[in-house]
Formats: sequence, C-alpha cells, structure tokens
Amino acid sequence: MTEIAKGLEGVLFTESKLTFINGSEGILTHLGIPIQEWAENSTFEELSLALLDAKLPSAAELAAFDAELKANRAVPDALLDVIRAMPRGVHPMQALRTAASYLGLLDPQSEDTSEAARRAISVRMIAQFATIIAAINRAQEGQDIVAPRMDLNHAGNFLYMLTGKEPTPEQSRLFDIALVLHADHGMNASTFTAIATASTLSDMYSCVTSAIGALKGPLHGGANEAVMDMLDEVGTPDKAEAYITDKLDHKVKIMGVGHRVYKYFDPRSRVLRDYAEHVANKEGKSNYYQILETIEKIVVDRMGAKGIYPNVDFYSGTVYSDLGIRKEYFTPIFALARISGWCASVIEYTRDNRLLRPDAVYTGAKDAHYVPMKDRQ
Ligand SMILES: CC(=O)SCCNC(=O)CCNC(=O)[C@H](O)C(C)(C)COP(=O)(O)OP(=O)(O)OC[C@H]1O[C@@H](n2cnc3c(N)ncnc32)[C@H](O)[C@@H]1OP(=O)(O)O
Ligand SMILES: O=C([O-])CC(=O)C(=O)O
Repeated sequence: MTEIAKGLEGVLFTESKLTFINGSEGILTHLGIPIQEWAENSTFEELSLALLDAKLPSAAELAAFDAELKANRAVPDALLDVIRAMPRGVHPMQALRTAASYLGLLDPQSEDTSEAARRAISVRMIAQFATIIAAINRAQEGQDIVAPRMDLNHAGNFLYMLTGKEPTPEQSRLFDIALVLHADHGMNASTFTAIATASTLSDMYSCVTSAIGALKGPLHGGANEAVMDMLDEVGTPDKAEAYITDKLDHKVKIMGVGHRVYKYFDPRSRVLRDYAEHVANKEGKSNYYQILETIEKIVVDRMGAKGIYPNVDFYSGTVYSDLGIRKEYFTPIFALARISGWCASVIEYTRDNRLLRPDAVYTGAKDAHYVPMKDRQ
C-alpha cells in the first residue's frame, strides 16, 4: 500500500535557518531566539530584517533598514485610485489580494527575479502593505486616505493611517508586539504557497498574491476573524460554557484552537493572552476576554489530551479590538506581519531552487476510451 502524506503532514521538503518549532513543548524560535524574547525586546522592523538576512542586524544595519522602509511608505497614486474604486463591502482580504497584484503592475522591477531584486521588492512590500491596508480601510469607510508619517515607527504609523489618530506609545508597542508574533512561522500554508509559486521562478508579487489567498481561509489566518464571529455569537460570558460544551458535544470545530504542529499551547497565544489580560485588568474585563477565558478552560480540559490548545488566532482579535480595529481587518493585519516571513522564505528557498511538484495516487478510471456525446447516458 502506498503511504499518502495527507495534508503533507510531517513532509520535509527543504531546509531553513529562519524558524524552529517544537510542537509538543510549545516552543517557537527565530534564528534560535525564543519568540518571547523577540516579543519583549525587539520590533517588527528588526525581526523583518533579521529574517531577510538570517542574522541579527547591527545598530547601523537596522537604522539603514528603518530609513529604507520609511522612504518606501508611500504607494503610487494609481494604486490609491484603484483602492478608492473598489466596490464597497468587499472583504479587505479580497481588496489586499487585488492591491498586491496591482502594485506589481506598477513596479518596473516586478519581473526581475534576481535575489537583489527580490530583496528590494520585499522591503518595498513590507513598507507598503501598511499603507495599502490602512488605505483600504479608509476607502471602504468612505473616509479620506491618510498619508504615512515619517516620525512614527511601522506599527504606530499603521495605526495612525488606519484611524487618522496618533496612537499612544502603549498602543503602538502592543501592536508592534502583535506584528512580531505573527511575522514568521515556518512552512505554514501561506508561506508554503508563496514558496510553491516561487519555485516556478515566478516573480515576488505573484508569490505574495498567492500567499494572501492562502492566508485568507478560516483554517489559517482567517481564523482570527472567525474567533471574533464566535465571540459575537456567544454574546455574553454567562453563555460561553453552554455554547462551547454544545459545540464540542456535536464535534463542531472551534475556531482559534488546534494546530497542525502545536499539540500544546502555541507560545504566541500565551504572550497575546497576557497582553489581553493586562488590558482587561486595566480597563475592565471586556466580554470578549471573559468568554475566551471560559472557552480556553473548557477546550483544554476536554481536548488537551488530544493536543487541542489555543493557537495564535485565539487571543489576537481581542487585542486588536481593544485597539478599536474592526474584525474584518484582523486577517489583513496578519498579512501585514507575515509579509516579512513570506519574502524571507521565498528568498531563502530560491537560492537553491527546485520546482515543487508533489504527486497523487491515481484512483480514477484506467484504459477508458473517448465516448461520442450521442452515445453517452
Ligand atoms: C495561524 C494559523 O493558521 S493557526 C490555525 C488557525 N486555524 C484555526 O484556528 C481553525 C480551527 N482549527 C482547525 O481547523 C485545526 O485544528 C487545524 C486545521 C488548524 C489543524 O488541524 P489538523 O492538523 O488537520 O488536525 P486534525 O484535523 O487531524 O485534528 C485532530 C483531532 O482534533 C480535532 N480538532 C482539531 N481542531 C479542532 C478544533 N478547532 N475544534 C475541535 N476539534 C478539533 C479533530 O476533529 C480531530 O478529532 P478526531 O481525531 O476525533 O477526528
Ligand atoms: O504554522 C501554521 O501552520 C500556522 C500558523 O500558526 C502560522 O502560520 O502562524
């Protein structure tokens, strides 16, 4: 019997120096450094550069990278016109997918697949995703698009462009940590998709556009919005226990829990829970946080033995919603962070490229012959 690795589970197809995950112990490192240390000490800018170069940058390298990101924040007016012309009410992930693809049309370097071009395009896309996602939000809300500011960091500038208001230092820092937590995660479905596209020697914009499509689904990045849908469905904390017990009794999937690799707590979910709790204690526990506490306890009690624990998408939405961000923007924010991991992984993979082309066990008909239409049943 031929063994099929359904879902490519456990299949090793490449080497990488960027991210290590130990799923049974809930360990995640980038360049060997635990995610908790990145969250506590670093910034999205620094982690992005560290991933692109596969090394910790010096102060001078980081300052140069920061200046390069800032210099690339503005997006072409032609793209802003496209964003303004998008139909109202589309999901921002649809809008982001189209905008990323359109950005490629406007970039004279887009078809250059040399490593130097891939890197230059990556830096531009990392910078410009913030401007694009914020512009989509403003245009969809019928508001004026807010131009980037050069005196704010990546996280603070994004919140500023999204809301039109300068965030507090605490809000900026919290959002920066969320970006750090989401920047990379090994061979997840969207990074794998980006690499599969890259493996045909396609261009960076095609890699990223296909990755956006993969991230959008509710089994992957889309789960953070689906968690918020669930919280809205539960309504109030007193209903959480009955709601989740009923779902588990009926074997209905709970969003934001379970993971292909983690069979224990996703370490990112612990960091996000601590921040969600911090905000909850400071500003009074929101319904959302209280519902999640109850769901986590019941899921871990009942499903922990099966390896079902909260993943990164479980608490991220409460953090974003405490920052006043609408749930449709949770997955675009995931893309805002993961763009760094996608780009770094594509650059790393294409250095020693091999076309990705798995196979399927054929179970269809054999030795058949074409039947003329008139003779078919
Ligand atoms: C950023 C990210 O992408 S993190 C993941 C985000 N996605 C979600 O939160 C969506 C909800 N979670 C899931 O759908 C899954 O856990 C996945 C797709 C992420 C991983 O699933 P898989 O690796 O395929 O796990 P698999 O389906 O084999 O699950 C093993 C068992 O746990 C159960 N299970 C897995 N996830 C869940 C869940 N979310 N709720 C309830 N039960 C679950 C399965 O039904 C299965 O039970 P069984 O053995 O009785 O059939
Ligand atoms: O690694 C995965 O399969 C999903 C995930 O947690 C991520 O992409 O952050």
